[in-house]
Amino acid sequence: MGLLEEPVISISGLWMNYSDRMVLRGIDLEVHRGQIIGYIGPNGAGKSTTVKIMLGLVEGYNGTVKIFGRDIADGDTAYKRRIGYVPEVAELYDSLTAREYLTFIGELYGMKQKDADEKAERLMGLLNLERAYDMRIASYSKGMKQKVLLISSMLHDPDILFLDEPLSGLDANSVMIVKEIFASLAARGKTIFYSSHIMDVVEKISSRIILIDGGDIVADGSFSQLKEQNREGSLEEIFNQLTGFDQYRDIAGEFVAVIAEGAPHE
Ligand SMILES: Nc1ncnc2c1ncn2[C@@H]1O[C@H](COP(=O)(O)OP(=O)(O)OP(=O)(O)O)[C@@H](O)[C@H]1O
Repeated sequence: MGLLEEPVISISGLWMNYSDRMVLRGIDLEVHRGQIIGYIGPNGAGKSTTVKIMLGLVEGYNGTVKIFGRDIADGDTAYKRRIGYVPEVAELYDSLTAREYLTFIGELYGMKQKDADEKAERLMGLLNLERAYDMRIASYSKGMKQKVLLISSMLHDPDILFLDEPLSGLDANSVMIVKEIFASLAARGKTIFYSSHIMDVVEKISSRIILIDGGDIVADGSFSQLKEQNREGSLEEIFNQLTGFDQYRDIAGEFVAVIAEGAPHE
């Protein structure tokens, strides 16, 4: 879909280092409307760093990042109104109720208070949280908080959604709803760019999977393309193969041996 259109995200020659540690080594990437991108890689590979650069939260990078065709370094932050973000660890304002929090977020995105409130209440109801709307977020379970975050990222109908572990803490029913929401949003031309370590989810919901390792992209394609190229069965196996990891049994064996060493009951 829309490959002839200008990409909504265009990254070229992106390098980033923190003091002496080089995290990204020349990432080149174009993302189009309607794509659901699973951005995966080992812990510390630089996934959050890439996303935070696109959100304008991390500076000091080399290379060019364009969102909706404009270089984000040109100082115009208007693009931020057209994106939504679910961070991995969120600063939710625990002392607020969901009504107060979501209405506040809606207003930050330029919505009228009444519109944000009505929309948020309906979305909360659809995720089975109608009775929690006026409760303090501090009393919410992990999954309930995650739903509030998801709603806060979509309330203003953004064109690009960035999410870090979007299904974290959700029960199986909610996972099915959110997967379907992503598919419907993508069908409406929205772009979803998310990171996750849950490979069977990534395998199922992404139209395109991008694997980074060692600061660079080592695989990029649909799940069936990656499977063809790597002759491996599951995305988990492809991930392990492409990141050169085959020692899980040895490591687990040693780990358990260390636990058993000098245990108090021996
Ligand atoms: N603010 C920072 N200052 C210094 N180093 C940082 C900072 N943020 C990230 N890093 C380092 O950059 C590297 C990439 O981190 P990043 O959070 O982007 O990885 P990730 O791929 O999102 O990892 P995970 O899968 O564990 O969430 C790590 O080595 C991390 O220690």
